[in-house]
Amino acid sequence: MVKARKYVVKNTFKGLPKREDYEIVEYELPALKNGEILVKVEWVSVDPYLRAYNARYPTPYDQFSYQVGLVEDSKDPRFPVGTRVVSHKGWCDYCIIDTNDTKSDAGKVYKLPNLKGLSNSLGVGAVGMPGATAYFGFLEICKPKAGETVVVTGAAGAVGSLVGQIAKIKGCKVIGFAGSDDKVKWLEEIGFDKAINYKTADVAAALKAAAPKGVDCYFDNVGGEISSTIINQMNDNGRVSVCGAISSYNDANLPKAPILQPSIVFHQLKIEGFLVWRWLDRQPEAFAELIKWIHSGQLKPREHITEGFENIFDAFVGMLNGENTGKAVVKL
Ligand SMILES: NC(=O)C1=CN([C@@H]2O[C@H](COP(=O)(O)OP(=O)(O)OC[C@H]3O[C@@H](n4cnc5c(N)ncnc54)[C@H](OP(=O)(O)O)[C@@H]3O)[C@@H](O)[C@H]2O)C=CC1
Ligand SMILES: CCCCCC(=O)/C=C/[C@@H]1[C@@H](C/C=C\CCCC(=O)O)[C@@H](O)C[C@H]1O
Repeated sequence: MVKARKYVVKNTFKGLPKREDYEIVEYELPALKNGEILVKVEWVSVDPYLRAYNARYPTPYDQFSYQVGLVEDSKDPRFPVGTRVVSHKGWCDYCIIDTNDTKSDAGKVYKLPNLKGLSNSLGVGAVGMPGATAYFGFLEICKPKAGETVVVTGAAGAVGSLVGQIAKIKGCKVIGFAGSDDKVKWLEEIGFDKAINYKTADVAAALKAAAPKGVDCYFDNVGGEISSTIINQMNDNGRVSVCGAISSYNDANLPKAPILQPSIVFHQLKIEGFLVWRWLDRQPEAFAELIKWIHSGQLKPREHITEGFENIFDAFVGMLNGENTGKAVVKL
């Protein structure tokens, strides 16, 4: 018998999640049935959607999330012992996965792509869901052209830092907004043409100075007032990819932001939201391209690593508070 631990969400969050909203439950895993695998979890992801989706689920529920793990026992010949897998089984140290389970909207368990020597943690980051989000959410919706000006918010995070670097690969001018001077410094080191600390800058004036000819593409990770300010500086036929709205995930009531309709109409903007699941069947294409770019040095994924099962909650809240530069992951 294998003893396992998992985080159970006990309460619907109010504001920033609190430790007492979670309980760590220890239990014994049952024997494997046909079509199941036993996985020792090695990397767990903490992501903004864990906060954004909380109100949709009746409590208690097991904290879902992406994870990378090693198959230690198997009753499915497609996943032999020693295989590394990516699943949405969440914050736990051991789990049993039904390999045919299609209940989760987040997709079925799959084999970790061949990362050709890169860290397996990238399976929940640059070569996982956030990587696919940056790749498809930017390229398919913004359809950037070389020479265009691209703005990214949440620019030093998992998705945003990849979007900015992909935009540079495509020959664009890239401006990123992030929440600290250290993040700004890093973004300029990895090739952003300009990075701006949105907590200390006059956002409208700083953007006007950085993009005097206006903005062609905006990848929106944060929503709220800063997004309205950016959209109000867009050029004719500009494209906005709405990825998320982390500035409001802890708010019970949505904050007000300046009106956008005049810019949308006069500049004939296209504004489109997406969920990365739209391109689930094309994930291998994104992963192959992202791995190639990382190996060639054109894409530099950064990770903010927390160690220890007991520290997953702190890593989650830390990410919501902006402590991460790059992808926030936990090593078990
Ligand atoms: N549509 C989709 O399919 C997907 C959407 N997403 C969305 O993408 C966005 C980025 O996710 P991800 O890259 O994983 O997370 P990040 O790695 O970017 O981490 C979250 C970051 O958000 C920033 N942040 C926190 N509060 C605020 C605020 N009030 N205003 C502005 N920024 C804030 C912090 O950076 P800082 O220091 O700069 O404030 C923090 O580091 C989220 O909105 C997420 O929900 C992610 C995956 C899929
Ligand atoms: C305004 C809120 C926007 C949230 C955007 C966001 O971050 C979306 C992320 C999803 C995420 C959803 C994952 C799981 C939901 C639970 C499914 C289940 O098993 O019941 C990710 O998997 C894909 C992104 O589109």
